[in-house]
Order: sequence, then structure tokens, then C-alpha cells
Amino acid sequence: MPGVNPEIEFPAIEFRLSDLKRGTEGWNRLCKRVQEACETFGCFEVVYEKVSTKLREDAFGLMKEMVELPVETKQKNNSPMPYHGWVGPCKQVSVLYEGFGVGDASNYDSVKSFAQLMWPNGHPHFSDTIHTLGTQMEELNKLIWLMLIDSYGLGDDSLKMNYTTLVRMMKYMAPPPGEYERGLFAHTDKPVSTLICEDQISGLEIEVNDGQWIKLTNLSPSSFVFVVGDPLKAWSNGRLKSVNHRVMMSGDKDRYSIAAFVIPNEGTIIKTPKEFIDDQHPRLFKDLDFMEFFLYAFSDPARHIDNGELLHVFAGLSPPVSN
Ligand SMILES: O=C(O)CCC(=O)C(=O)O
Ligand SMILES: [Fe+2]
Repeated sequence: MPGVNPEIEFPAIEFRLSDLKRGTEGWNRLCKRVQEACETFGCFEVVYEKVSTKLREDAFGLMKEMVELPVETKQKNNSPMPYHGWVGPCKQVSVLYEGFGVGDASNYDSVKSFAQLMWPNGHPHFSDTIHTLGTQMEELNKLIWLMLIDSYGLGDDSLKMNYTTLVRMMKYMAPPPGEYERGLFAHTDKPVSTLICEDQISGLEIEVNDGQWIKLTNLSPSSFVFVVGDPLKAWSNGRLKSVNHRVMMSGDKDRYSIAAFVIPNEGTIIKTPKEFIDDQHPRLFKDLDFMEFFLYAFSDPARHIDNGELLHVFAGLSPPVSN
């Protein structure tokens, strides 16, 4: 496959229930592996059986039902917030892509309002399923944040903020026969962090250090991919890598994925803890007003800048400053 090197080993980390007790040896081992994966790759596969396969299958089934709704209905999923509404196939994103946004998905009423837009008589099975999945993905994300702060020996307050979880449900159409086509352009995530699950068909690719792309294949049916976003990179003073990734489609099957994004509330400032800053590691980023950065990243001027550079353009300190 063009430009893809399948040789590089991508980290898969199993979260066994017995290791999820904070402070135990198993927990500490997981913390180190998570830290290393996020510093080296900016993402990893987490095998997590606490989210049942039945729940995932139900969610993907509902998604397949939803994409069949008329465009006029799907367009009702709109939002003043970038990235929160329905996007249909278009040149800007990709002609293969379609995505829905369910904001504040761990809040039942919010999921219910979304369902009522799509199905005016409501759809309790949709609301229950997406709310449960959104809540469980939010829990998994919290667990990973806790592992990161423990691995750096930081206090619980060092990565604390008010946020909502945006669940995006995405479909990527199969490309024309024999083609290898873009399903989603290369980018780094602007939310703080992301968890993605897919329905059997692979397509997600990450850019590794040397400019090569690897496709994440053979993800287990209990796996999620955790992705470090730009704000988490800024928080860690550049230690955690916000990885450039994209979706590339080949073969004759459509791909479905569901992602949970951490979206801090308006007014949230991401500050680098002082523990990350010293003479050898001068401060790289200004305090980051999340919402200002988020709006900037989806604004017209930002379209002319390489997506992976936006954090540096917006918040980079040059020269870096020491404490
Ligand atoms: O669908 C996927 O696997 C990735 C989606 C993604 O990277 C995004 O929406 O930011
Ligand atoms: Fe992404």
C-alpha cells in the first residue's frame, strides 16, 4: 500500500480489570506503558472489555439506521460549535465522509434531544445506547488521564477541568474499485483527547516520527484507540505527542467509527504544570484558552496553515522560556 509501513509496532495495551486499582503494581505498570505510548506514538490501542461488544454492535447498528435518514433530517443536527454538527460528503473534508455530532453525550437529556431531531417520535433505544456508550467512553478517558498524571507523579488537580464529551458517529464510504482514497484529511486533534472505536473495517492511519504512515489494522472488537490532542500536548509541555492522523479507504466495504472527544467548557484555560518546566525543558506554550483555540482551528485563516502547526502558531512561545 502506498506510503504505509506495516513493520512499525503499534502499542496495544490491555486494561485488565485487576490492574485498574490505583496504586497497585499492575496499575503502575499500565501508567508507564500509557505514558511511553503517548510520548512515542501520541496514541495507542486500549483493549477494554468493560464496554460490551453488544453495546458497540447496537451503536453501530443504530448508526447504519441513521445514515439512511433523508438529508433534510440529518441537516437538523447543526450547531454553532465547530465539529459538533452533521457533515455530509464534501470536498473540504472528503467525498467519502459523513459524520454526526452528539454533544454532551454522557447527559441523557442531551442525547434524547439529538434523537428527537432525527426521529421526531423519539428513539429510546438510540438514546439509551448512545448515552451508555458515551458515558463509558468518558469513563475510559478519565482512567487514561489518571494514568498519565500518576505516571508523571502529578497531583489530581493538575489535569482537572469541566468538559463535555462529544460523540461523533462517522461513516466512510468505500472508494471506487481499486482506489486508495482519502476518507478524512490529515490532522491533529483539537479536543483535549479522543477515543475511537471502529466497526471491523480499518482505515485509520497515523504518521510516525519519520514521516511514514502506518495503518492501524487488526484492532480487536474490544479495542479503542486513544489519541492525544493538541491541548494535551500543550499541557505536557510537548512531552505527549499530538499525532497526525488520517483515514484512508480501500476495498469495497464502508467503514463506521464512533469517537468520543473531550471538549472543555468555555473559559477553560489549559496550563502546563510547573513540574514539566525546568532549565532543560523551557516552557513551550502560553496558557491555552481552549475555546479560543478551538474556534481559531476551525476558522478561515487557519485553513491556510498546516493542521499540525496550528497549536504552535496559536500558542507557541518563541523563544521558549524557562521558569
Ligand atoms: O474515524 C476515525 O477513525 C478517525 C476520526 C478522526 O480522526 C476525527 O474525527 O478526528
Ligand atoms: Fe482525529
